[in-house]
Amino acid sequence: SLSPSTLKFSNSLSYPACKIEVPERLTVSHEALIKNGLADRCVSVPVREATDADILLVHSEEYLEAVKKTPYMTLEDLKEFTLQYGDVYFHPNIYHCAKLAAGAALQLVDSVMTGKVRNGMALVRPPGHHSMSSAANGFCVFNNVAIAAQYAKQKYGLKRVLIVDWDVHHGQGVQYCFEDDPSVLYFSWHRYEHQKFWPQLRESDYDSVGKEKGAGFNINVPWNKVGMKNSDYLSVFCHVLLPVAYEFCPDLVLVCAGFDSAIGDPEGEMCASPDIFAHLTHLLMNLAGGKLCAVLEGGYNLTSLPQSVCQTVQTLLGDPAPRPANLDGPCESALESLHCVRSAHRQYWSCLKHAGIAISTKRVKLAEEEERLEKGDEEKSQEEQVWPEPPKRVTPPIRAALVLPNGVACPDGCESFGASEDADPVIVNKLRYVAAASCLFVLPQGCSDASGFLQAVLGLLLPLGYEYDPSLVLLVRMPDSGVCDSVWQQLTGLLQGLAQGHTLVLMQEGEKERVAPTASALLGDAAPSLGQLHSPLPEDVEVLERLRHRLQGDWKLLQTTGETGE
Ligand SMILES: CC(O)(O)NCCCCN
Ligand SMILES: [Zn+2]
Repeated sequence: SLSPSTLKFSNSLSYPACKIEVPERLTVSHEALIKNGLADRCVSVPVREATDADILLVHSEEYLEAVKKTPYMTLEDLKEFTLQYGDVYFHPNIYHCAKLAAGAALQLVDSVMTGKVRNGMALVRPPGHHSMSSAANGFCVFNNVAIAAQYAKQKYGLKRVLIVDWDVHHGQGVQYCFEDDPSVLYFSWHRYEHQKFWPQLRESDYDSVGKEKGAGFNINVPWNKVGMKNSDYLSVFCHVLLPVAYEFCPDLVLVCAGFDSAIGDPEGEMCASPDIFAHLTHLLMNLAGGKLCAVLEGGYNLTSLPQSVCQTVQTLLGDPAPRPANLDGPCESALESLHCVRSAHRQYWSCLKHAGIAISTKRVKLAEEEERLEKGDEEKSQEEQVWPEPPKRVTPPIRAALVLPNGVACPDGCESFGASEDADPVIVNKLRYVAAASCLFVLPQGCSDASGFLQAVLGLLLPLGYEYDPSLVLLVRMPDSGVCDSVWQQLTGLLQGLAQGHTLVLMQEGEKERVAPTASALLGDAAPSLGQLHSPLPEDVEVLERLRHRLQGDWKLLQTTGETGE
């Protein structure tokens, strides 16, 4: 894009320019990727302009024709043109930039769908998720991710695409585009404050679930307070997004990767630390066989934005996530939203069908009470936020070490150590040491089939594990566990988000055909998809819900509703 110095507008008229959606967003992010040694571990995908056909997958002809004229408009015409839309700034070069942003997203989709890369991120400006069929909005001109979803379905015949929008604003443009489309599941959380926050839309609330055939395929999680933290984000992933995403079983995951949901952002005013994006990314990487395309949306703090981008890219590269920072359980307001969303969607998703219904009046009083209390620290949150630099994440030289009995082949990519003494004493010692500092998770009984098992993993084991924050995950596989390979690999993959990926798997003799699938999960290969999941067995749900109610007093991340309980 043109920098101000080359912009020769007649200075008689001051042309309004956006203060926060600035070029530096991309330069500081790219520089951080280089500085952290991440850029040279990535392949850079060439950019292209989106064609008219690409853009018309989402936008109307009249809108495209109108935008096409902007490079030739006078300053006055540009101002006039801009006034018809909300919160968007047109510049003679923005049409070109908007085609590159959309084109970059499509190039990324091609690279992932053709297997050239496993996953990737498109660092683009202008963003896209607010733009609508015939309107620009919220700094967005073309809806990059919506175009990418339509493009992927059309070109690769995909049946189901998941769009995860972790930007702090509601991507209403994406919602409108796929509202009645069951092949695209749109999930968005966003600052809402009971419709007081921009874009102040009634349809951004949790009861907008989609329309007609698309009912259930639009999930809105409104944040009715600022200051949301890592716990709030993780509990929504564990108790809403992930169970539904696994049931939906997408062929491709697109992320509207806005980082204005991170601490320090002037728009979001949230308190989640940049390393939370390592966990959000990790938790999505076992869907769709690992095919994940993240496309930049918002993110306006030039310190937390690059940190969040690096956390995301480093996880896409397969590096272990950092230990989750101070998870103290979701706040009351987040629990309220969580409960409302799960109730609104219980009729559409079998993983939620047991979700409670009535919200007791007591809790509403509680919320008012909390409102009064929090008035104080809301003022505080206006002050300059400070947060620690995300911890350095080492890239392990050996990703997976296997101690195998003689005669069992070691899958390639792993380091193998015979049970005999010839193993490198340092490594074996390390393994022995690591096995000492362990915590043992034994899955609750009664998880006989994949959907019940996954319900246990996503709704119980993961939140518990995150809150417990172990230094090691010890996975013990019993020969008669009845757990099939793909579920085993999903479990092994997901749990590597804990303990900086320090995972020790113990298997019994005679399980040697389990070595290869286990090794591939430990090496970070995406687990095979489980297929669309049917309803979990009632007895499984019964066991799991009883367990949750017993444990949630001590383990806050297990809560799916406020004090009153479901
Ligand atoms: C991409 C985005 O969601 O960050 N745009 C935010 C626009 C805010 C206008 N007040
Ligand atoms: Zn945003």
